[in-house]
Amino acid sequence: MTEVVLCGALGRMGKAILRLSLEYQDVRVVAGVEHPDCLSSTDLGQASGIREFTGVPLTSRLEEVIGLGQVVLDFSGNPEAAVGHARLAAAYGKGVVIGTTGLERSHLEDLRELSKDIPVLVSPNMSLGVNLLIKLVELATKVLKEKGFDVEILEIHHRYKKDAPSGTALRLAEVIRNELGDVKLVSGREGIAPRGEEVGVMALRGGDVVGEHTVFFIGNGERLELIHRATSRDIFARGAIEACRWIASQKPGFYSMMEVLGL
Ligand SMILES: NC(=O)C1=CN([C@@H]2O[C@H](COP(=O)(O)OP(=O)(O)OC[C@H]3O[C@@H](n4cnc5c(N)ncnc54)[C@H](OP(=O)(O)O)[C@@H]3O)[C@@H](O)[C@H]2O)C=CC1
Ligand SMILES: O=C(O)C1=N[C@H](C(=O)O)C[C@H](O)C1
Repeated sequence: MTEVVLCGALGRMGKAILRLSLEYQDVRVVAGVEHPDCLSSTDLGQASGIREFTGVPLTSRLEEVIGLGQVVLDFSGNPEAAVGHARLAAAYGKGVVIGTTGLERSHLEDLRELSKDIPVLVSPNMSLGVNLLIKLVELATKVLKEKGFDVEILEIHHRYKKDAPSGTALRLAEVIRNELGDVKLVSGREGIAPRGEEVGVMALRGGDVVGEHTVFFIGNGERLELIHRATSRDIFARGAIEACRWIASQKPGFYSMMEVLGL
């Protein structure tokens, strides 16, 4: 049994993970951690409205419950908090899975340092489809760069998303730049803005869009578009639960969803 302490337990992703975890025989959420402003109760069942979690503790202090689990799963949506949770996990010798996006270079450096002592998995998108998209984009960029195709990324998310561009769009851009060399990332154009050696990454926000990513390869006389459309958060939640099960048996190291999915 993999026992998970879930940070951001009452958020959109947190609740999807709680609900779906009930389908797994070998993974269990044993405690929730939330921002103090969201703590209406110290009972996860009562606070989430999912009665199966009645009696499971909910707190704003990870240190009070970290001893209950083997893995800390973070969907707090707060990069500083996510790194803090990983630091505490390292102090207690627990594995960590981070789904929170908006991580900057310094956060990733801190997480890599911690991964010398504990297994750390960081992934901006835990769905099978997006991880396959990343592979396909890598291949398409390799082939089409020789033919002078331009590459652009468009992502669309719900009105409440805090970070832009999305973590997934930035990961796609990283894969493209690994192939193209150190070209600029451009996240908006206005006025006189001729295209240079660059990859455009554009973010649209509105309504309840779960998450869409399109990578355009634009040549002369033809255009290839690779699109992933998420229509349910369950795909991310299942990926996160499977990542927790996987990380529980890993040695210290820095991992991504690619290893979990065998891609
Ligand atoms: N890797 C993946 O596959 C996916 C990643 N994401 C990412 O996951 C993150 C969460 O998304 P989503 O669930 O939509 O966001 P939500 O805002 O709905 O949920 C985040 C929850 O965490 C709480 N929180 C904030 N700070 C802390 C803290 N220090 N400790 C514990 N809990 C805290 C928030 O409280 P409050 O509202 O009071 O701040 C909120 O309840 C985002 O970064 C998003 O981009 C989303 C989907 C898939
Ligand atoms: O905030 C979201 O909702 C999502 N965030 C992730 C990201 O930033 O890439 C993944 C997914 O697209 C949903």
